[in-house]
Amino acid sequence: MLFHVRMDVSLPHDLDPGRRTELIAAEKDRALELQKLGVWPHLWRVVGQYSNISIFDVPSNDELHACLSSLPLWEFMTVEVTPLATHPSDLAAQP
Ligand SMILES: O=C(O)CC1=CCC(=O)O1
Repeated sequence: MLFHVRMDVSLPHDLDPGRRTELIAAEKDRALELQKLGVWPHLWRVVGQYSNISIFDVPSNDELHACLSSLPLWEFMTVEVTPLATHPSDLAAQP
């Protein structure tokens, strides 16, 4: 199942700079791990915002939730999920 996911990150202004650096490094490690597993095939920065647009490819809603909530920045994110279905006019979906 494919999901379009938007993550808006909001780190507290008074967050310890060392903790901030650790969190961002841990987030990158986890993101790379999920990409290598094939469940996070697209990750794009939203220009001018501390946000990303991602595509996740996972077997279920529960699996998506497990991926998202495993992210170190999870508690600092607002996440919007849109489940995707095949469009009948998609060239790739033509018989
Ligand atoms: O910077 C972001 O958009 C949050 C994030 C998701 C994966 C990652 O490495 O950073």
